[in-house]
Amino acid sequence: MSILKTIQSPADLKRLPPSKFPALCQELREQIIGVVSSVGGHLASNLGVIELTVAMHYLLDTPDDKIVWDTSNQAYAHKLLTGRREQFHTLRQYGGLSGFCKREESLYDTFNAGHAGTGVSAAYGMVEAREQLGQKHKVVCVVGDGAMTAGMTLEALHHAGGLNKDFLVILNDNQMSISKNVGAISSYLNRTFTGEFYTKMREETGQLLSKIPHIGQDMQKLARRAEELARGAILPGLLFEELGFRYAGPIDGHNFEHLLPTLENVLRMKGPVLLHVITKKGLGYEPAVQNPIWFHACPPFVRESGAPAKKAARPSYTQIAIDSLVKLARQDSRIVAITAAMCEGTGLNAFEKEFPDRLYDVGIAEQHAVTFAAGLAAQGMRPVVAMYATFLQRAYDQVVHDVATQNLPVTFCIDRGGLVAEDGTTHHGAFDFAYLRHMPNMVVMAPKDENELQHMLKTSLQYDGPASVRYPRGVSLGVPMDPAPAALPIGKGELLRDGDEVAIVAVGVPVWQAVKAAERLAEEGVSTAVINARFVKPLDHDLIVSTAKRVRYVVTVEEGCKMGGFGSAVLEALSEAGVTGVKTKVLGLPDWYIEQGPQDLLRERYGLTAEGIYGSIKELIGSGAGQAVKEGALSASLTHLPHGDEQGS
Ligand SMILES: Cc1ncc(C[n+]2csc(CCOP(=O)(O)OP(=O)(O)O)c2C)c(N)n1
Ligand SMILES: CC(=O)[C@@H](O)[C@H](O)COP(=O)(O)O
Ligand SMILES: [Mg+2]
Repeated sequence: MSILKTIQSPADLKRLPPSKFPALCQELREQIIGVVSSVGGHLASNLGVIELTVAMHYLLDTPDDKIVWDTSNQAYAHKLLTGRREQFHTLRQYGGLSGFCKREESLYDTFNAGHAGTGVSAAYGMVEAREQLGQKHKVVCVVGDGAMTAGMTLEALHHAGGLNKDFLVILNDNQMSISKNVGAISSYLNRTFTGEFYTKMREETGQLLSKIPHIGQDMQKLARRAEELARGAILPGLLFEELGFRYAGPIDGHNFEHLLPTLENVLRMKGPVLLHVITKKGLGYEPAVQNPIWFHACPPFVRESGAPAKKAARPSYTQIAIDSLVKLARQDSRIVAITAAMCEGTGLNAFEKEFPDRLYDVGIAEQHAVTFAAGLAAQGMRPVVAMYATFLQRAYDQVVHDVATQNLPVTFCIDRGGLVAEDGTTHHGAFDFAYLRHMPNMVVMAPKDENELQHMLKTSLQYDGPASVRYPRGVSLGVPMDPAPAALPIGKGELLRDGDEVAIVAVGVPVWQAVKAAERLAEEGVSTAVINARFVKPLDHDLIVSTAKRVRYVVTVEEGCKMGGFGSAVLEALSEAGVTGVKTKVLGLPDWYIEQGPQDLLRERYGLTAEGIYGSIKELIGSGAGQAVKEGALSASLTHLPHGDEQGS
């Protein structure tokens, strides 16, 4: 008899005797492994917090009590215990459950996330709201050891620790970010007692002492200091205690005999408390224990072996970008690379392999990453910041204030530009063209294919100022590659085909879709030009304006938000040049947050496929314009999408 099936909400969990929890956890693991093996997802982090999730929902009164999951990629067991078991198979699918917490999805999801390091701030906002509103519930934030090093988390601890309100932060320490956690705080956390005697003694003494309010806490702190002196070591708790948090732990996050009494105890404590829980990523699925990095955010896999269900047909854009970077770095020792805890995702592990001393993983610290790069550039280095478009949002001011205003030669390799698929709203790279193109000095490029990508990297590294190259998630097109990267003329687009009725001005991955749409239109007698803009900034005014003057319709295409993006830039150029008498249309992402779903499906939905572009142009010119435009299905070649759903990850 399944225990999980009897749990419709945490109220059912509370009726279970704790002796059944290990069996329940086993079922939760089975369910999570089964679904993630078929749809992909954040397996390793989720398998590591199952016991903690059960213990929290058992002891708290959710949804009145609030649990905030930092990043929230580890909330699958939480979803399964809070009434979403039957929809769980739809995880990360179009129209299905989100892979992250979503307030729209459940009352138990108290705060939306996807980016790391927001949890403690949000939860502390809830603490203060509770105080302002005279409410009584508990607020608990679960934050990983990786996210603990994010600037926002430290800012939030600094704030909360000074105000002494009841607040529990649970540090879920699995010693891993996506890769091995890095930096001084991570080393500090790892300096725990290793001797069993001391560990046990500290836990038991700590639990006993902490039952005595106030006096107990001070004695506990004193006892810790005495221990520290005796052993010449620094305890992980002291950092938090100095910040105003009472520290408990570290405890074994997979052992209910530790978890339940300690959690119960810390939930009774007054003021800000930090409970340090040690867990193991991937626990319960050996391939994930062995390779937690691959299983952090994995595509579908074969359950028995843990091997990927599908092999990528071609290298990803990410791989091509970093291969090109490696080639360029061989010729220029000033080139160094920076990642904010995304060494694998950005492909920089390949760079690290060849240049271990020229790779900086700064942890989840995008803002620092960018200003750090600016510092390097100010002293004559050629830093490359490789970052997902969505995460660079966090460092907007650093790009403006520290890089662009000083015109420093920092290259931004902006990965995951455009639609990213299953991670959805929080992760689509929708805004980067818009948030970069208005910065004076900034060069903004997006290649139409992987060959152009290598040339853009070279262009960027040769340019004596800030420049970005933006490319999508997923496999490349398989176009022939030139033997070596070569710099492109800055601000020059290319006319891929000429025409005198319609001009499609596209940038990035939709360019080849635009060409296919144009071919179809031309077959039907609508003479259609296609410009590959290459540069969102500086825009090739001459080419765009002169072409626009020859046609009746100008259509722009980009995989980014329409508002303030590339299309807006083209319209500004036409306006500045006084071009009148052309009808225009901007194709791109609308003014709402884009949902999760396969890239192809989303591209179709937002009209960014060849068929979508063709359809929009037909609509624009109307049935009367271009005599030979006919209704009808598109040819097979038109519907073939160069971007399959194969992911290079
Ligand atoms: C601002 C930001 N940068 C990078 C990421 C990518 N990312 C997602 S989870 C993760 C690691 C988080 O590590 P940790 O907080 O320890 O959680 P764990 O997965 O180990 O439970 C990273 C770097 C992100 N989501 N947000
Ligand atoms: C939660 C998070 O931010 C990352 O784990 C992200 O989901 C990884 O995305 P990719 O699979 O595109 O590397
Ligand atoms: Mg971790």
